[in-house]
Amino acid sequence: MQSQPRPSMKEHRQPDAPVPVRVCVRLRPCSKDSEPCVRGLDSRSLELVNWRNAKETFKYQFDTFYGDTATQQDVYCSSVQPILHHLLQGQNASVLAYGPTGAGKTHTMLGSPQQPGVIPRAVRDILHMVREAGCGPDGHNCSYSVSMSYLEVYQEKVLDLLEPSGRDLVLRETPDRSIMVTGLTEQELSSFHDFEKHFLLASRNRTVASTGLNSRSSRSHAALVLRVAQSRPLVPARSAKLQLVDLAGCEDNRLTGNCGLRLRESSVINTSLLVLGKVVDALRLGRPRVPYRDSKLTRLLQDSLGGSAHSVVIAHVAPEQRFYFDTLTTLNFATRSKQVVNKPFAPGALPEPAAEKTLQKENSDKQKQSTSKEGPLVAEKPLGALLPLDQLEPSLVQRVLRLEELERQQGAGHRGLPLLGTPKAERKALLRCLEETQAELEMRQQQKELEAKELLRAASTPEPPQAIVLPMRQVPIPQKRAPPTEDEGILVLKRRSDPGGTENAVPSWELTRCQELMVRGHQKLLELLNQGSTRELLSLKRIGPRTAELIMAWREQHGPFVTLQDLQRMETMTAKKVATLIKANTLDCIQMLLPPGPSALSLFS
Ligand SMILES: Nc1ncnc2c1ncn2[C@@H]1O[C@H](COP(=O)(O)OP(=O)(O)OP(=O)(O)O)[C@@H](O)[C@H]1O
Repeated sequence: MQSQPRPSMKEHRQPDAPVPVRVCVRLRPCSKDSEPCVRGLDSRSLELVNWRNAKETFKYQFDTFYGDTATQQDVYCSSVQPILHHLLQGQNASVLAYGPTGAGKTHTMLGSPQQPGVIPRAVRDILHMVREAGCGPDGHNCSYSVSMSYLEVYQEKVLDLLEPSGRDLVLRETPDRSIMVTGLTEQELSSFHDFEKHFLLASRNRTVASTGLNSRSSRSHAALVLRVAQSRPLVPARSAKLQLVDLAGCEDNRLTGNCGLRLRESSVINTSLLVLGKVVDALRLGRPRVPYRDSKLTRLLQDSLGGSAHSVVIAHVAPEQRFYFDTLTTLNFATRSKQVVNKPFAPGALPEPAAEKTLQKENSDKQKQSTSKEGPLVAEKPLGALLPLDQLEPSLVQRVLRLEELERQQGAGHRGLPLLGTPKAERKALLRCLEETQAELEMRQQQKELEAKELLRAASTPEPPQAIVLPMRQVPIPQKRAPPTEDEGILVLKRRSDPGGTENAVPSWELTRCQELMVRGHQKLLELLNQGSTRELLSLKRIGPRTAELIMAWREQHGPFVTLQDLQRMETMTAKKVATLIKANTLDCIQMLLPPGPSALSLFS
């Protein structure tokens, strides 16, 4: 492995001062058969073509932008190496590789023997720093030790990769609010050779598989944890950890072609990344509740985002047009992450080890030389033909048009740059729309699965006739019994009145409409929307955490909704959405009004 220059990037901050998460973006080289839709502008900015207007681009700026010619060393030296010295001061640090599948996360984190990535470089540097610091000339008699753990979060289970047992390990918060994994194996490292030995074996245990977009796609989020423990006479021992996280990539399964287990893995991955986005939003908007506990991944990353670590997010983008939507989502996630602020602290300050200073200076000189030799990190490349809608993948066009429609309904459709060129409020609304579209797609998928299960169950277990209340669209309407004027109402199965019937006669049944029930169902729904707690709102269909929050805020500001249609007055609620919400919940609300069990029958018989 090449020797690593160490740039003088150490932040001049007060100890324990808040530190924003550092966000970098890395662009993977474009495959030969495709035109890029994104390009770098300088060492901090890039632009992405605007799907609505071929003459415009969206511009983004980050702490660093690495173009497709940037080397592994560039990425490591300017983004990761500068945070390592905090470990010797007892503070935590984290590096998160984020991005869609196939965009180069594993390449950055792990690399190859020819192009080693962040992980081997960081291990080598830490071992070196620790060795130098232990016998430094500063007079402090301080000894350090380094250990490693390696885990993956697969299908919402935290699994030990060093000693795999298949057991789901428990995540716990320590009194200093750090997250620890109980029962996770730790291996002491005294040399780089030790690391290679353990890591290579453990890497074989990580779940990877071939998908339509990556022949070695990570099916789990993997975290290498390096713990630096220090002990000095008469001072309590303390330790700090470096988390190096290779996140699994979000996947568009229309592109991956996943099915079966791969599809299930993918859905769990996408859900955990959705929660990650929500955590970032909650932190940057200063919300009182941050949903760390909604997924194992976010619980594990609690230190790294909004916690006590010095964190770096390296967002990865793939330049090909078929990844356009993923690129847009990734860049928006990266933009939001820039607003997250961490509060690193160490129990008591340690003087800075002299060795670390020496290393910094040494590497700063080397870096200057290397930068001047290698030139800028961004390659000048022409953008490919911009994206006329008819050349985009149909599902993408659909999503894009839907977004445009939502935007138009909010009165922002005439503006050129929906995300960056618009005022903050509109931008927020658009991001919300994007998110809700994604959430809605997920919900639709879940609903389909539930419906399929329910059909299967119904087919296999014939049930005695009971009172059945079904939403109108699910029941074929017998023409004779449903007069055309009564096109609103709930269909109920009702025992036919039989005045002369005997006790043993088989009862006959008929389907009739009941408008009164529908009205009562709507009233119940309105009551829940006006008086329900967040939990009750979330129990309604088509209401996710964001909508529940909006409803609560609306009630507080404007008072109760007078009719269900008033929901349309909320931002992001369209007439269609409201209609779907009402349709999805009416039946449940009616059922809430009925006495439980077979006694419900008496209402109709
Ligand atoms: N900067 C780069 N330079 C050269 N090759 C790259 C670069 N980034 C990625 N690649 C190549 O692209 C392919 C996909 O990269 P990689 O496996 O790292 O993606 P990933 O984001 O980790 O995907 P997944 O989420 O599916 O695991 C690999 O063959 C990798 O070597």
